Amino acid sequence: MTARSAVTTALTAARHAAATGALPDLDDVVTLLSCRGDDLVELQSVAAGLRDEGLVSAGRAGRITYSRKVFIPLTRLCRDRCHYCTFVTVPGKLRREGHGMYLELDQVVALAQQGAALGCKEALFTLGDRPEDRWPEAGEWLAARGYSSTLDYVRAASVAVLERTGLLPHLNPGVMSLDELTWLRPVAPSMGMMLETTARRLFTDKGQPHHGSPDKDPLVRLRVLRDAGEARVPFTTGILVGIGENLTERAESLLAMAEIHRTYGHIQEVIVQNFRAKPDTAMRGVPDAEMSEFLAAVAVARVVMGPDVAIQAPPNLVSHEECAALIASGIADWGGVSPLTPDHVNPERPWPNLDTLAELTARCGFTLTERITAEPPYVLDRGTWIDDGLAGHVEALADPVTGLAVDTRPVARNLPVHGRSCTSSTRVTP
Ligand SMILES: O=c1nc2n(C[C@H](O)[C@H](O)[C@H](O)CO)c3cc(O)ccc3cc-2c(=O)[nH]1
Ligand SMILES: C[C@H]1O[C@@H](n2cnc3c(N)ncnc32)[C@H](O)[C@@H]1O
Ligand code: MET
Ligand code: SF4
Repeated sequence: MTARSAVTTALTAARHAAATGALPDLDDVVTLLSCRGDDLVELQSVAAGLRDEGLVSAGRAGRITYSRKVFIPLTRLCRDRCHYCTFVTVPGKLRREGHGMYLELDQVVALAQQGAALGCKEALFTLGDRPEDRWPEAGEWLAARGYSSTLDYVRAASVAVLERTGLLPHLNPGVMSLDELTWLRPVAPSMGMMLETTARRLFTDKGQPHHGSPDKDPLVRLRVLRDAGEARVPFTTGILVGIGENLTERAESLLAMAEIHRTYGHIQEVIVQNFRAKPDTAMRGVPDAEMSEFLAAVAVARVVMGPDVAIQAPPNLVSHEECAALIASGIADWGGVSPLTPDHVNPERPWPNLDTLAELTARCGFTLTERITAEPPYVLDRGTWIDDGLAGHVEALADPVTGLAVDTRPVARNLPVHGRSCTSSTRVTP
């Protein structure tokens, strides 16, 4: 049981953070993460107030956003083996099911075209990390088509989607180097990678969920967050709540993202995602994060990140009632929602229908509003944040005043020649 005085001090620190932008210290953040009952209600009201203030100053008071997207699981092979993941698979299984090691370019374009017809504006590329390092079949598949690496193929697939459909790629391929981020920037207005957690023991210790997953070393992932800032890429990151991290580690993770964002200003969204146990995984017996603990994490993310960063929680991982509680805890965004494709990371959790989502958002006093893959501030300051070669694609889908999505269907559009291919100076062969 947290001492009353500690809670009072921490809530004062939260209000102080909300009023001045000062980061609360680690102890206070830990205490805030443990708030329950009336204390949690008070914390939520600080967080929601901060969100509302941010929306007012951004000129979109009362709007909660989402991105209408198609999910493109370019490959489900991966060199990592996270204990909570059902997305990952192996070559033999793909073969038995009649699937290739990767989606073919034509399959990618077909998905994006179907999405475009439904008004989707984002093509979310989520895939396993560098499968060619572990699976010869992956390297052979790429080589047979002239690609040197998975990221090389990601780039080609992004170009195909941009040029043949007009959808905007959001790249979520796992760990990337500074060179790779720089090389991919001309083909995607935004990218992302969950920090997951800064708890290194979950990576170093046998039996822990990130053991055997080199791309989940927090030191590597923190480096990626900084490199994305150096490369001026609007970047989505976040934490996975309930994978075995303790409250101190959760607090450290939130403070680490806030500190990096203070240096570079590139963190467009912080996803607070609740771990969901899946039947076929090593973590099948681990209980899902408890709701009040999850809500406290959402509210603290808001307090720590401040009024301007979109705090995002997916609407398909909780019930409709719990969605209302997420709004009360300070979220500003539901993330990507698809009228076409499932959430391949959480395939057992269907998306709410967009009308239902609009209705439950409205019941909380907010208007569900479509955005594009890059968050409005980055769209509006695109000279700084988005490659010039993407200006035509972005301007076709975003409102010049608000930076939000316009009500239209994407149309195919060529990239300038320099963006399509890669010059020898920017080409990297990982
Ligand atoms: O459907 C999903 N979308 C996920 N997204 C997509 C996200 O909802 C949107 O693509 C972004 O908000 C951009 O619009 C992620 C994006 C990232 O950059 C990093 C992690 C995720 C995680 C998920 C996920 O688990 N499921
Ligand atoms: C794409 C992102 O999805 C998240 N992710 C992966 N597996 C699960 C799960 N079982 N429950 C919730 N989120 C998960 C990770 O945070 C990953 O980075
Ligand atoms: C399906 S997981 C999402 C992308 C990447 N493999 C990561 O874990 O960061
Ligand atoms: S979560 Fe990402 S890195 Fe981990 S096994 Fe799944 S696909 Fe690979």
